[in-house]
Amino acid sequence: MDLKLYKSKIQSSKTIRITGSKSESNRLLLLKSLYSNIVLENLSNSDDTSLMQKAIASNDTLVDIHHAGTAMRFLTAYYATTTNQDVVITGSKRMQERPIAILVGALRDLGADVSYVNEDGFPPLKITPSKITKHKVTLKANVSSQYISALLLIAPSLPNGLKLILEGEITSVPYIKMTLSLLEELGVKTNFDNQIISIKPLTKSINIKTFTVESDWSSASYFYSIIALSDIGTTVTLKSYKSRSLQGDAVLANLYENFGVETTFFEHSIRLHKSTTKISTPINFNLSNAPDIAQTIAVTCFGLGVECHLSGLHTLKIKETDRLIALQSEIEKLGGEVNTTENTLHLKATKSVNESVEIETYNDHRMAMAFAPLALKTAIIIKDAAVVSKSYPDFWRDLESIGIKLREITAN
Ligand SMILES: O=C(O)C1=C[C@@H](OP(=O)(O)O)[C@@H](O)[C@H](O)C1
Ligand SMILES: C=C(OP(=O)(O)O)C(=O)O
Repeated sequence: MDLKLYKSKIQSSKTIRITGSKSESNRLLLLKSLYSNIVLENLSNSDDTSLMQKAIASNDTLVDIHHAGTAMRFLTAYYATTTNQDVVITGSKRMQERPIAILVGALRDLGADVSYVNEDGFPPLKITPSKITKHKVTLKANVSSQYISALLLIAPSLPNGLKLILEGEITSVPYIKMTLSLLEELGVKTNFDNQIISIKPLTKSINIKTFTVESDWSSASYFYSIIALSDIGTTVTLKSYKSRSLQGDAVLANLYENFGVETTFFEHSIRLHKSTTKISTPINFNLSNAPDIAQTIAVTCFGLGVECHLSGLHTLKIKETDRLIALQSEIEKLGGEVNTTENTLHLKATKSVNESVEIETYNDHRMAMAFAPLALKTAIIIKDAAVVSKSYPDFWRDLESIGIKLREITAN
């Protein structure tokens, strides 16, 4: 399904309830399976969370997690400690190109039996029942924090807990801290000091505990972009958010001040308000702690016609697609000028946006959602728009509800 978005204006003062964070949801689903006394509220309705839920509930020996990176990494560690039969875990064609050797190496070092079904270093993986006997392992921390979170999630269920020695610059740190905070809330003793994380085993069973998942901040980013591209005075309210978030992407509230978007926190919601058109350029952000909002920010800058330099983007090359290449080719179709390296993106200031350009989304939900706000500037076509269901199935409905006009285009 392709969607044409027409040039639109936002109807001010609308409220949107965004689904729960997929990162929090997928961690909590794994923990709930290990410690049953957990009650979950406001779980994400994303494909990635449904896939996680389905995998954990089933006894199947072949598990397909499609495009869900967190499910791939977290379930690999989970099966390595819990399965009593051989399990093969696989994913989409792209998932089979996303590296997993660092996690597999760490699990093997700890005593797990994990092997590659096809190509070394990549899914699918076969996990054979075994006992994890060791409690100390060294792994590289500069490729994906998901490997670290995967190990941390199983750590309290290991007889002696776990000590992780992290090598290299640690990437996507807030996601590691999110995992540690959720463990702490369960009563697990954790310590993260410099390059070492220690987790004590959780011996006693836990008392019943309710977790209310905060709504997804990465999903909120598209509304930040919409307000940034809107007229002064435009507002939108998003639920259910809190000022003390576990999600690193909550940094949006600070970053978008640079684009004239003011955030007001209420008890369970945030109000975004376009307060000024003054922007101090060029924009220069290091996003190694918030990689999932890089596409949103690049497109906001393009729509505003401001120069930007984004760094810390090395993980973008191994996500749902190579996001640096995808951003460059789609922004250039729209008339922008982009230069990329292995970990940076530089966008020149551009005055206008080409009309009715077809945006390829490359099986990447964030490509579709990041480019949609350009409908405030000009008509735009989003190819394979259903791709958004990976993290935010209701995205198009919510966009329409605030005044973006859109129509499905059928192939000739
Ligand atoms: O742990 C998580 O929930 C995530 C960690 C990040 O991945 P990397 O650590 O691979 O950057 C992020 O991009 C992903 O969307 C979700
Ligand atoms: C990178 C992402 O997800 P994952 O790595 O979990 O597939 C994302 O949601 O932007």
